[in-house]
Amino acid sequence: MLESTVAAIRPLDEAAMAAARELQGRLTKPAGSLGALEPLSVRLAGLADACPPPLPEPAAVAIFAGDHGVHAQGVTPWPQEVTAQMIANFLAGGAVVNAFARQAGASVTVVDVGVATPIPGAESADPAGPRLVSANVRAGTRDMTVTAALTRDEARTAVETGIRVAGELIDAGAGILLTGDMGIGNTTPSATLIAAFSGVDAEAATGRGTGVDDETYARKVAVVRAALARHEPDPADPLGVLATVGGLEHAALTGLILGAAARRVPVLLDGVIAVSAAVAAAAFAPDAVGAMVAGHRSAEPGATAALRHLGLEPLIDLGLRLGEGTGALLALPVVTGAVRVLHEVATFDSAGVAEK
Ligand SMILES: Cc1cc2ncn([C@H]3O[C@H](COP(=O)(O)O)[C@@H](O)[C@H]3O)c2cc1C
Ligand SMILES: O=C(O)c1cccnc1
Repeated sequence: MLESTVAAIRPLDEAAMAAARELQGRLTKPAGSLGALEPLSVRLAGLADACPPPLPEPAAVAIFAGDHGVHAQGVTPWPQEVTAQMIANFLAGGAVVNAFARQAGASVTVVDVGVATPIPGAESADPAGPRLVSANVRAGTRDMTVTAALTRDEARTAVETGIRVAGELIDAGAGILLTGDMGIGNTTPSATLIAAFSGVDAEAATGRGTGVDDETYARKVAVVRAALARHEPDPADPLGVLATVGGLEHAALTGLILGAAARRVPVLLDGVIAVSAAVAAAAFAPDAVGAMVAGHRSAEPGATAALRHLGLEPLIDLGLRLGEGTGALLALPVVTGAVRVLHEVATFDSAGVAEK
């Protein structure tokens, strides 16, 4: 499934992009006045092979959750159980991602790809609310400073889970997928993946996550450095990189992105966990970048390094460092607005407005 998905990913359609550029030039506004929305609309036309492209509706957030063996190295102040407890919170509708999803009119699907502790009250979730998909590959990764986080088979299973979830959401009608994550400790593998794929130094890729102190930050950088030194991940072997220094949610997010790209549906990226999966997806299929929209610039420095590596500019920059899909949800109206312009704005000709 991974190989056929990668093989299905094609470049953006030049004719649709040319049509969108030409249409942008005829709309009743000075050329270029919508800034970054104009090239975004052109790219989405290229992805849809159509001008105008469909409105990116309805929106579906997929939150992939997993735990991390590297938690044992003291890279985060939070107990591992918070991953499972926050899933219960997502299912009850009480997290920030739920508030933003309600505001944006997006559905929320939570996918357990590797949570290590029981999810409290998972069985009593509201059937009309956020959905839980149980696809647990193993109870958290192994500690990457000691051994490979995952076997290649486990990493593949998680990637293919992400591909499957993308397909199910698109089959159910989603016009855009949004990435979400939950996994205490997951900014550490995110930094390691970004360093491995982009070549930036461990320190440049590593941030303070949930707000670690100076001592924990220094330990975190050392952990990233140690994992890179132990495994020497080869960016030409993306499955190997995900297996040795990644996480189950990172692998599944990589699959979600590849699955969306193969179906030519845009995928709106959240923060540092999402963009670390995006660099992995680009290593599998460089043309997958055409389907990616960078929702926001996370405060994590690794996110900026990853976006530079991908050649993507984020839509908003609010200093967020939460994850869950929150930054992607806040950016969603910008994406919809970029496409809506191509559908609804009059041309100089049709509106009888004089050109310069
Ligand atoms: C209550 C709470 C809610 C969260 N929602 C997202 N994260 C975010 O923080 C975690 C990553 O940060 P680190 O690598 O420093 O542990 C992830 O679970 C991420 O989604 C949360 C973290 C906490 C504590
Ligand atoms: O950028 C993110 O998504 C992020 C940053 C810090 C902690 N959790 C998530």
